[in-house]
Amino acid sequence: KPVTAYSEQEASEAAIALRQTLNQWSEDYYTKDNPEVEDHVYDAAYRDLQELETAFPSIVTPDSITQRVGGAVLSGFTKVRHEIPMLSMGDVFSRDELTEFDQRIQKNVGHPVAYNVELKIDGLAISLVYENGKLVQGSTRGDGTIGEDITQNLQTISSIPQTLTKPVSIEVRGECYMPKQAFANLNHQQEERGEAVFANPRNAAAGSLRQLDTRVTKARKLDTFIYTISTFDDLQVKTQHEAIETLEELGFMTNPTQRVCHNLEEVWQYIDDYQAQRDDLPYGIDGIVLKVNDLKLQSQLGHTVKVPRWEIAYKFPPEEAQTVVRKIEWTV
Ligand SMILES: CC(C)(CNC(=O)c1ccc(Oc2ccccc2)cc1)c1ccc2c(N)nc(N)nc2n1
Repeated sequence: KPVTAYSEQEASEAAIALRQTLNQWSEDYYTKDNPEVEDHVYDAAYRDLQELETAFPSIVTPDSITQRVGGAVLSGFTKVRHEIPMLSMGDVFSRDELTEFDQRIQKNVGHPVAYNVELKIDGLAISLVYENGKLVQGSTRGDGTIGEDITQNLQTISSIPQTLTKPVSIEVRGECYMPKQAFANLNHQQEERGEAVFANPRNAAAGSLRQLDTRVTKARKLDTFIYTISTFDDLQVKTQHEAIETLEELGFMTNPTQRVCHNLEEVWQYIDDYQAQRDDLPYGIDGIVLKVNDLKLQSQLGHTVKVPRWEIAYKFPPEEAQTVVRKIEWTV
């Protein structure tokens, strides 16, 4: 019935009933990921509550779902077009294939090149857009060209700066991941609640970023490593290694293990070092990434539709999930 037909008492009772229903539906939606009701049913009830509270301000309660911090509960994610596509990685599984990659580069460029070698973090690729040093948009990779706007969720991640140390307008990219300890604690909590556990930290990060309620994302203890500046403002950056150092100066969380390698022997050493440390790292990695360090050579080498020609990922054999969880449970 129209809001004007309600007495204040009736409006208050209707609002209390609507809040209980909406809280139940939202609890199901975010913990079980299988919504009890269609979005439009949820949205209609949400609008009814808003109308009642607007018509009768005295019935608003601070815990009402309409009063949530970080705006209303979203009913979906808007799409974002990546002007510069978010490409994927060519990947290899043997050292011989890495040698072939290096030979191909040297043949193409005409001389040996230095690589910036980085850990390949097992998370979700994200893009962050800043205007005059302020975060204006955060999105997922999606299919590389069209991603989802998850700005509000990314703003709950403490390692993502809202304001940079310089008022630059840039787009940066990196990986959002769930640390192994946070993953073990979350699954322990899921089990206690009788909820489904997540298969691995990457799935847990994906599920946490695609939450329609920023409070749930905030509670999930996500973190980031930023590794690419996609649009060059007047930043004087000449190599991939410097780009990551610049990202750190701007206030981003970057991975401290990056290393410039001048030949494959040095690359093998890096691989030996980090294959040995893999289980002890507080985050999941699924390999290492070689990138031609000189940015001019990178643009000279270009990219295919899906991957840059100047980078390759060397994948480790799949980590034995049990050892990781067992190790962490033991240390908890
Ligand atoms: C190298 C790149 C694929 C990012 N680069 C790009 O996405 C990219 C995008 C447009 C490019 O060039 C274009 C410019 C304009 C138009 C079209 C392409 C080049 C690279 C990548 C992907 C995943 C990574 C990961 N998990 N860990 C680390 N450590 N590094 C990673 N690096």
